[in-house]
Amino acid sequence: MGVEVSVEGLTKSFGSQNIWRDVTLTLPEGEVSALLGPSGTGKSVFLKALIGLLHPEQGSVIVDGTDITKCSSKELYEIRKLFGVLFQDGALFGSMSLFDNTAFPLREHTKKSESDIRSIVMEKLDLVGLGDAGDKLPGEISGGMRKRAGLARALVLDPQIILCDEPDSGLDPVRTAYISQLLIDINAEIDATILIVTHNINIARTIPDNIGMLFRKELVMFGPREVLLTSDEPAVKQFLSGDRFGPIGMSEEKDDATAAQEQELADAGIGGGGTKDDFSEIIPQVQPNPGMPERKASARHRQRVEDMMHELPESAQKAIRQSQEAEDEVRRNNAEAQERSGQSGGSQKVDTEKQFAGSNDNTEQFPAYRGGN
Ligand SMILES: Nc1ncnc2c1ncn2[C@@H]1O[C@H](COP(=O)(O)OP(=O)(O)OP(=O)(O)O)[C@@H](O)[C@H]1O
Repeated sequence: MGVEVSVEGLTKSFGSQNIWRDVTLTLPEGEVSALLGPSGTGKSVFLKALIGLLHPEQGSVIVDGTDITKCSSKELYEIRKLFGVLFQDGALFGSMSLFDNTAFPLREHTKKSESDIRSIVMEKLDLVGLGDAGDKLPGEISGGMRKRAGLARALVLDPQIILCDEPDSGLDPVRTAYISQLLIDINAEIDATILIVTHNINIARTIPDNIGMLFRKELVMFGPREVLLTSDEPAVKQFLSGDRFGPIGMSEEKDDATAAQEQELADAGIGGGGTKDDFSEIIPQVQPNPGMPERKASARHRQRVEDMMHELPESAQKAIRQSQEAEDEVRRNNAEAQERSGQSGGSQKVDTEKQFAGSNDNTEQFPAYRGGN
C-alpha cells in the first residue's frame, strides 16, 4: 500500500546558488507522478530531498506522518525503508556482483536467511530480465542493464514509495516501453506511490496520473497529466515539443537579444526544430497487463480529479473526459480478453509471460511482473 508524500514550501540552495524555491505538491497515495523540467533545474536534487539525502533550508516533506526534514537520523533510517530508489546511473557498488548489489538492502535492513534472500533477489533480477547476469560486475554490463539492475535493487524491500530518476536513460525505445509497463504493473500489484523524473515525452504522455514541471527555480505546475499536456504555458509547450525557440535556452534562461533573434527567424518562416505533435490529443494511459489486478489508485485519482474538475481549464477538462473514456474501453477489452481466456481454460497472465519470455537472449527481456515477495 502506497503512502502520500506531501511537500510544502520546499526551498533548496547550494551556497549562494538557489536551485528551486517554495515547491509545494502532494504525491497522492499509490498514484504515479512524473516530474519534468529542463536539464539542471534540480529534479535529481528534488528526489534526494524527498529521501533526506539533501537538506532543504526551508519547507517540509511529510512521509507517513513524519517531517523528514526535521526528524532524527534514527527516524530517517526507518522512513527510508519505505522507499525504493532508482538513481540516474543505477548507483551500483562497482566491486559487487549484480546479485550482491541487489541483495544489499535485504542484508542491510532485514534478518532474512540467505536462502530467502536468494529467492527474492532472483525473482527481482528475473523481473528486469537479468536472471542470467547475477554474477556479472556493473563494469561488465551495458548502461541499460545497470539501470535495470538498479531497478531490481530498488524493488527488493517491496517499497511503498518508488522514486525513479530517468528510468529510460540508456534504454532504447522498446526497452523503455517494457520498463514503463513494468512500473505500471508493479503499481497495480503493490499500490506503491511512484515518482518518475524524466525527459522522455512518451513516458510523460502515457504513464503518469500526474505531471509536474520545474522551470526557472519554481514548480510551474503539478496536477493531472492532462492539465500539463494541454497547457498553453510557453515553457511547457516548448519543452513538450522540443523546440529551440521559446523561453527555455541552452542555459536556463534566454536573454532578450536571443529571444528577439528567434522571433525574427520565426517571422521569416524558419522553425526551431520541434515536433509538430498535438499534445492536447491525449493518448490513453498505459494500463496494467491483462491478468494483473486493476490499479487501486485509478479510482482514487478519478475521484480526486472529479473534485477539482470545476477549477481546471476547459481544454484540460475535455482531455480528461476523453482519456477516461479511452481508459474505460481498454479496461473493458482487457476484462473481456481475460474472460475469454478463462473460458478456454487458460490464464491470460500466463499468456503475457510467454509473450515476454522470448526465444533468444533472456537478458534482454522484461518478463511480466509476478507480484511481491
Ligand atoms: N551536492 C551538490 N552540491 C552543489 N551543487 C549541486 C549538488 N547537487 C546538484 N547540484 C547542482 O544543482 C543543480 C541541479 O542539478 P540536478 O542534477 O538536480 O538537475 P536535473 O534537473 O536533475 O538535471 P538533468 O536533467 O540534467 O539530470 C545543478 O546546477 C547542479 O550542479
